[in-house]
Amino acid sequence: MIIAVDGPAASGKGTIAKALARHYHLPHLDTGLLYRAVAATVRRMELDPEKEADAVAACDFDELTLADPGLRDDDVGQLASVVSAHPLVRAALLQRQKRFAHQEGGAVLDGRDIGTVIAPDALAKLFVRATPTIRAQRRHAELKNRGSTVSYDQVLADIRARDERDSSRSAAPLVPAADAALLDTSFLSIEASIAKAIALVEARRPRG
Ligand SMILES: Nc1ncnc2c1ncn2[C@@H]1O[C@H](COP(=O)(O)OP(=O)(O)OP(=O)(O)O)[C@@H](O)[C@H]1O
Ligand SMILES: Nc1ccn([C@@H]2O[C@H](COP(=O)(O)O)[C@@H](O)[C@H]2O)c(=O)n1
Repeated sequence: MIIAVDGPAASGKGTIAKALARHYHLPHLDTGLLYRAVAATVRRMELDPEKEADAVAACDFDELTLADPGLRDDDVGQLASVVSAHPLVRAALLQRQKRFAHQEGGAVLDGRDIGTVIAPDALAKLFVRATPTIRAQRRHAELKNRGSTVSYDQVLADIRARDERDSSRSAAPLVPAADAALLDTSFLSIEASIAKAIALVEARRPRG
């Protein structure tokens, strides 16, 4: 069974995807981390994120980069949304994600284009949403816990900028797949969001 979980930054899709993976005993891939690794590599190599050829060169990143906790930083997320808009960057990361999704037994993937591009054949597709202010509150609290001094206003501005860039790009923009189930987590606890996500997946599973 393939489960696709898409949605904007800090909507809670990663939390839900991990919980679904645990519940159904499936492997999980956070595809945002791949774009974050490209972004971090662009920065480390002092390349220009706006230049497609520079960003493509960084797609051949060292696998150890994926384990770097610094990838979660807000500025890396912003840079990831710049490099991810290049069609050739998306093409460079496509097969790796498709292979993961279509491995024997299935998988759970979260990102922006899982239900539309990576696994349009997924059995269950969830599009996770929450208001920008609630997402900013959650992300701000998370960053503060990790010792960051970034302000709430900065986090909200970054989330709005990332939403705009991710939704308006021509290559694989952030849009719900036509057959995705919408899950708004704005006023749901983490536990309630996960319970709702499991119910939505169950509704897509063949009976018997
Ligand atoms: N329903 C919820 N209620 C309160 N906090 C939540 C909820 N869902 C997730 N969170 C918290 O919000 C933050 C963002 O969640 P998460 O990392 O799952 O979002 P995401 O959509 O995967 O983000 P990103 O796109 O940046 O990877 C985390 O600190 C998480 O613990
Ligand atoms: N399938 C995906 C996943 C991510 N992106 C881009 O990467 C940025 C960081 O992603 P997070 O999920 O870690 O927040 C995101 O803003 C997107 O620009 C993508 O394009 N496709």
